[in-house]
Parts: sequence; structure tokens; C-alpha cells
Amino acid sequence: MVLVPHRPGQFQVLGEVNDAASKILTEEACQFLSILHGSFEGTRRDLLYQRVLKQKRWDAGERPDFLPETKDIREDGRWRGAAPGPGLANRRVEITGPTDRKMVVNALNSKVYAYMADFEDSLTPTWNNVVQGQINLFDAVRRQIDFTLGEKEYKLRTDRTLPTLICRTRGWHLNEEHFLVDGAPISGALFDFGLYFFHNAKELIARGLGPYFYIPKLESHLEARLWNDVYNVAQDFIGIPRGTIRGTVLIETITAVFEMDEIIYELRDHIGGLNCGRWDYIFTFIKIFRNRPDFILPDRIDVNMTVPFMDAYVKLLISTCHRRGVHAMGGMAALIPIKNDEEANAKAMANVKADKLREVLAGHDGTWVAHPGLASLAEEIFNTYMPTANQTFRRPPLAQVTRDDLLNPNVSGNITLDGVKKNIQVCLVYMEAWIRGIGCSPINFLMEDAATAEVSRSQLWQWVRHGASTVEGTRLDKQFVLGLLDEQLASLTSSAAADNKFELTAGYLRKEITGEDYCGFLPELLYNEITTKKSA
Ligand SMILES: CC(=O)SCCNC(=O)CCNC(=O)[C@H](O)C(C)(C)COP(=O)(O)OP(=O)(O)OC[C@H]1O[C@@H](n2cnc3c(N)ncnc32)[C@H](O)[C@@H]1OP(=O)(O)O
Ligand SMILES: O=CC(=O)O
Ligand SMILES: [Mg+2]
Repeated sequence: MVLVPHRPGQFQVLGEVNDAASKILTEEACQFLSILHGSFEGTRRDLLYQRVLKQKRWDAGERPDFLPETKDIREDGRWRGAAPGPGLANRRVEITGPTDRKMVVNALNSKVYAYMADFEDSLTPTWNNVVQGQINLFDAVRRQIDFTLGEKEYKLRTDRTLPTLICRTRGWHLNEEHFLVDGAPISGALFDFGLYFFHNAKELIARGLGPYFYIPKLESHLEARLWNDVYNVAQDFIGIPRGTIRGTVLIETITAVFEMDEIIYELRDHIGGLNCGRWDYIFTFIKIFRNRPDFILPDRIDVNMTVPFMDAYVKLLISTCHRRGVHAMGGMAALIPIKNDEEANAKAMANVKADKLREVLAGHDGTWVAHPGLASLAEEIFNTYMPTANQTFRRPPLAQVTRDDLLNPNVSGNITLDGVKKNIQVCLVYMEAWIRGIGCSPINFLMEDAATAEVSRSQLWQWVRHGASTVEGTRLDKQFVLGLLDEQLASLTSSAAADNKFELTAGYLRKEITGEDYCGFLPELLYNEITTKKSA
């Protein structure tokens, strides 16, 4: 298809541009961003509006389903997705992490096969974080990122091939308010994609790799079509062949799971596979059915990968991917190594191991780890049970997963007082750090990021909204939950630094957990707290 890119618009950079940032925010790169904005902003807005309309349908009692209008695409067994790009055939262990300079070096030095450099769930999108992240990736691609921090030298290793870099951009819903085109903020997704692609695509190709992306929080195949159009315009613009980019789509919304074939189909020349983004998936399960009393889930800890609706999702994702010849990537166990407590650490590692074992046996072609200390454990399991580079050639019959399986709200477990308190603690601690620019934190020996915190926030909202009771017999009304919040707030502030943001955070959280206000996404809720714009 011929796509006509928009003319360059008038752009304005409202964030600070220091010397280092000026090598990223060049006139040419900014013009490219303005073209992307002009070409795709209208469609993005329309698609975001479609999300609002769909939510009204779920609120009215309708349930998502496979689409009748795309039945032919699903039933046609002949078409396939693109072959893996160079450096992507073997992705058995991928480390993920925010694009902080130190973590970029540590991730690339880990013994893994790919590194997902994250502008999304694990990064607070402050202007400084997103621009510095681009600088770090620019330098990493060129192998010029070595630096010293205090006493410690951070140097890229030269004794083995470094993991393949994959950039995860923000999702379609977020704006980048520090970059305007014709007076309007650009989409965060296009900002992250555009800068990484513009500066690095040709350099990566010259190094035998390619411009690779993770696509988060997609809600429909039409949103995948938009990415495909972006990819085509971008490739045409810099003069590389269409079909060079690879985008791995996170299936992490309940509506996307019903359109997996269609998503692969829309992106078939660029698809890098699908990934089970388990945390956002649980979050959207709660979110889209939040107004329904028959969809109340027990404590977060009970909503694991073996519960019926999660098991159905994994099975359908793997069989869909393999039928189309593309990778079915696994996801993230939130456990991380525990220092100074051998017994607790052994337990955590055994849990991670069980999770990875379940993934490889289910048919996943690779998995994620949140910490370098988990890389060898995951690799060993995949080496043992997946001796080939991947197992996309395993073409089991399409899993017989039904709509009822995917939407089964039966999860055994209880709502407990402890579960309520843990959710409040996670929200307060995570959101407070997020406002200070830290998008991923260890809390109670678990990795907490925007997706895991969303589960905690949404559960609290849902429980209060429907007046759920704990197994101990306490009714979770507003007053009671606000009382718990105040208790935790007092305890956290008493031991926090003087300039902590706990009071501010609690102000947001109070409204969000009383079953009234419900913001679609935490980063949207808190974004005003992190903007540092000069006036336009
Ligand atoms: C739901 C999803 O979307 S999952 C994907 C998004 N989430 C993520 O990517 C999680 C990434 N992980 C992290 O951010 C971190 O592991 C945390 C915040 C959970 C824990 O970090 P820390 O408290 O620093 O852990 P710890 O002290 O054990 O780290 C030891 C070293 O490993 C490094 N490290 C830890 N995790 C990572 C990582 N994911 N990538 C690179 N380096 C890492 C630390 O920077 C530290 O390095 P240093 O010795 O040079 O200072
Ligand atoms: O992005 C991953 C998830 O689990 O959410
Ligand atoms: Mg996610």
C-alpha cells in the first residue's frame, strides 16, 4: 500500500535540551517526529475513542468475543508471519529493564539472548528519563557507553556477542507533553519509536541486526495496523526496505487476546512474535469488568499463571503463534534474588524455576527475566527442554480455547486483610517512587512496576466498589480502607526522607481506591506530577 506521509509540522521542544540531548533532538529527527505525528495522530485519536466506546459495552454487560468480520483471517491456515530478524531466532532468555545508563550496561553484559530496553512499565516517563534513555541506547548501539559511576566502571564486555537490543516504547494512550507538533503533544509511543528508529536503524542494520521493538498494551488489530503503517512510513522515510523492522506484540489486554491472529496478520511483514504480558493482562481483566460483581478476584497472590483464565490465554497464544510460525514469548515472574536470606532466596528461585519450566513445557520460545541474577537459571531450563533455537516449528492443533475459558472469573483463593494491606503498600511505595522518577522498585522482594501496581490499585478499587468482605469477615468499605491507608501512610512517612512524596501520593490514591474515580492508567493519573515544561 502507498502511504503518503504528512508534511513536517511546526515542532516545539518544551523540555530542557542540554548538550547530550542535542545529539538526539536534532532538527532532522524532530522533523521526522513531526511527520509521524501529522500522519498518524488522527488515527491514534480515533482508536483511543474506540477504547472508550468498548468500555461502555463491557459496562453494559457485553463480553469481548472473537470478531465475526475477521473470521476468514483466523480460519485461513495458509498465511504466516515474517521470519525472525537477524539476531532474533534464538530468544530463549530476554532481560528487561529501564533505560537507565547503568542498567543498560548491566543488561547488555548479562548472559542473555536479548535485552528489552524499556520506556514503558518500568520507566517513569520524565523528560529526563526518556531523553537520557535515548542517549543511552544511541551510545549502546554504537558500543560507546562505557562510563564510571563513583568507584565502579561500567564497561561493555567484548568477550562474547551482546544480547540483541529490542526497544519497548510507550503505548498508544500516553502523550509526550514536552514535544508539541502544531501546538499539540505528540504520542509518547511515536516519540520513543521515532527517535530510536531515526538514529539507530541504519547503524543496527550495518551491525548485522535491525530496528526491533516491543509493542505494549495493544487493544485491537486496528491498533496493530496503525503500527504497521508507522513502520512502513518510517522505513520508506530513511530508505530501508519495508519488512526490516520487527515488532513483538505484548498480548496484555483482554480485548487483544481475541484478536491475536488478526494482530499477527496486520503486522505480518514485521511481526516478531507475541508475548504474554501477564501483569497487564490481569490488570485489564480487572479493569474492563470492574463494574461487575461477578468478576471480583481474590488476593493478587492467588491470581497466578495456573488459574483457568490465565492458563487459557497462554495456551491460545502459543498455539496461535506457532500456527503462524512466529515466536510465543513468555513473561515475567515478579520474584527477584533476595540478598542476605539464603532460605528465602532459595524459595524465590525455586518459584522462578517452576515458572520457567511451566513456560518451556507449555511451548514458549523464550522468557523474560527481571534481574541478571535470574539469567542462568532461566537459560538452564530452556536449554534442557528446548535444545533447538526455538520451538516455533511445533505446530500443535489450535488450542481449543473458548471465549468462556478466556473470561472465566473463577479463581480459587480469598480476599484477606493481608492482601488488602499489601495492595495499599505496593500502591503507596510504587507510586511515590514513580513520582520521583523511579519506575521500577523492589517491594517485599518482588519486582513492582506500572503493570503490577495497576493490579494492586484496581483490586482495591473493585473490592471497595462492590463492598467485598475479607475472609476474616471485614467489609471493605471506604472508611475502613481509607483508615488502613492512613495507617500505612503514617508508618511510611515516619521513616522516609524529608522530601518524600507520600502525602502527595496518598492524595491520588485515596480517590482511586474509594470506588469512584478510576483513571485508565497510573502513568496518566500521575503524569502532571512529572512534567517539567517550559511554557509553549
Ligand atoms: C510487567 C513488566 O512489564 S516486566 C518488565 C518491566 N520490568 C522490569 O524490567 C524490571 C527490571 N528490574 C529492575 O528494575 C530491578 O531488577 C529491580 C528494581 C526490580 C531491582 O533492582 P535493584 O534493587 O537494583 O537490584 P539489585 O540491588 O539486586 O541489583 C544488583 C545489580 O544488578 C543490576 N540490575 C538489577 N536488575 C537489572 C536489570 N533488569 N537490568 C540490568 N541490570 C539490573 C542493578 O543495577 C545492580 O547493578 P550494580 O551492582 O552495578 O549497582
Ligand atoms: O509487560 C508485561 C506485563 O506483564 O505487563
Ligand atoms: Mg505490561
